Amino acid sequence: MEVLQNDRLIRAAKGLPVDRIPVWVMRQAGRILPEYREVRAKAGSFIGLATHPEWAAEVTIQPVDRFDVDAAIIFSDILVVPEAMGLPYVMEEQKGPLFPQVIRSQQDVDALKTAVPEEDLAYVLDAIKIVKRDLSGKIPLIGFAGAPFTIFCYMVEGKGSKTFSQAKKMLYAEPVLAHALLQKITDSTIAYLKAQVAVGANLIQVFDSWAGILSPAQYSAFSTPYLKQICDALTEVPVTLFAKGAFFAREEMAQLNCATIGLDWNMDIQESRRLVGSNRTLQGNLDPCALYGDFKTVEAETKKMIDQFGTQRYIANLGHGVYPDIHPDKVKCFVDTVHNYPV
Ligand SMILES: Cc1c2[nH]c(c1CCC(=O)O)Cc1[nH]c(c(CCC(=O)O)c1C)Cc1[nH]c(c(CCC(=O)O)c1C)Cc1[nH]c(c(C)c1CCC(=O)O)C2
Repeated sequence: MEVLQNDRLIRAAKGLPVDRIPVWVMRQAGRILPEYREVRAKAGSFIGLATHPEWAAEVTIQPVDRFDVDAAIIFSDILVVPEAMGLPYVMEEQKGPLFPQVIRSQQDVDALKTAVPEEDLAYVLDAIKIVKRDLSGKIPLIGFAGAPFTIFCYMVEGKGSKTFSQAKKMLYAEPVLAHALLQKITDSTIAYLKAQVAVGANLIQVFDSWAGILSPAQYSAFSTPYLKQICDALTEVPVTLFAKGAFFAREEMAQLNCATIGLDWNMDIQESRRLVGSNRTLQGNLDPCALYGDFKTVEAETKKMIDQFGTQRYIANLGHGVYPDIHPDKVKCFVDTVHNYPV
């Protein structure tokens, strides 16, 4: 068993007492950091960076050095899984991801393979190995993947969307096909997450970024069963489920084998605690826009948030990824305020 010098994140996830609140920031590695933009320029493109293990490892560790966060998160993207299944993506400057081909029929699903992470995603696993070596047990490393429903959204829609109406159309028009695709994504995701754990990921976060476009009944039918398979398969490390916008599913998610439930800033903290119960850790949930405020505001908003969460069974974070134009010193102020909160 690996011994971590700072294991507060893992302790909080497991419900063990902590002497300081653990904190990390979704999208902490990325465009907010000038040192990231330098490596990104060298790599030429996001995909060039993400597929180059030495560089991916370097940008993973940058926010650890700068912010003193309690965890690193491996620098990659949720869309590497569809690519490993045979559906490649491109990242368009200023616009985001695009899949030149999309999934619309049973033949399309049949043509996909179940990802073999040791082959198809070796570059991520290699980056994890380098990060683990360089962190040398200082803090834990978070591995991640997209939730099957969120990956399904991109594979069917082909690009980002406000409504994902093409993807949702399949849920109504061809539910059997939708389930076939969701199962194939789930099988690939479980293999991928297990491979991340095998090379040293200490905790896994599953991002269901588009959960909020579903009705509660659709969420129970098309997302929860696949999240359940993932939680049941990952027995070695704590799992965090972050389902953006799925306020209606908090109680249902707390029934799964996860350690932590991530909240976005629309979710009331005390109501969430009531719905989730005392046996799960909560993570979140400062509005990313709060970091546009001045330092006093960031500090005040962060303290107000912790006043409601309490200091135990809690991992501080934003309610979604940090916006690229936030000044890094504001992120540092957020992290320091969490660390200075009396426990
Ligand atoms: C939906 C989603 C994606 N990717 C991800 C999600 C789930 C989290 C969420 O809800 O935000 C997850 C993700 N993507 C990235 C990380 C890195 C690790 C970290 O959090 O620090 C993580 C955890 C890097 C990235 N992923 C992307 C970038 C920017 C690309 C660049 O540097 O040019 C980074 C650093 C690109 C990306 N990737 C994706 C989109 C929609 C975009 C374009 C929009 C954007 O630029 O933020 C898909």
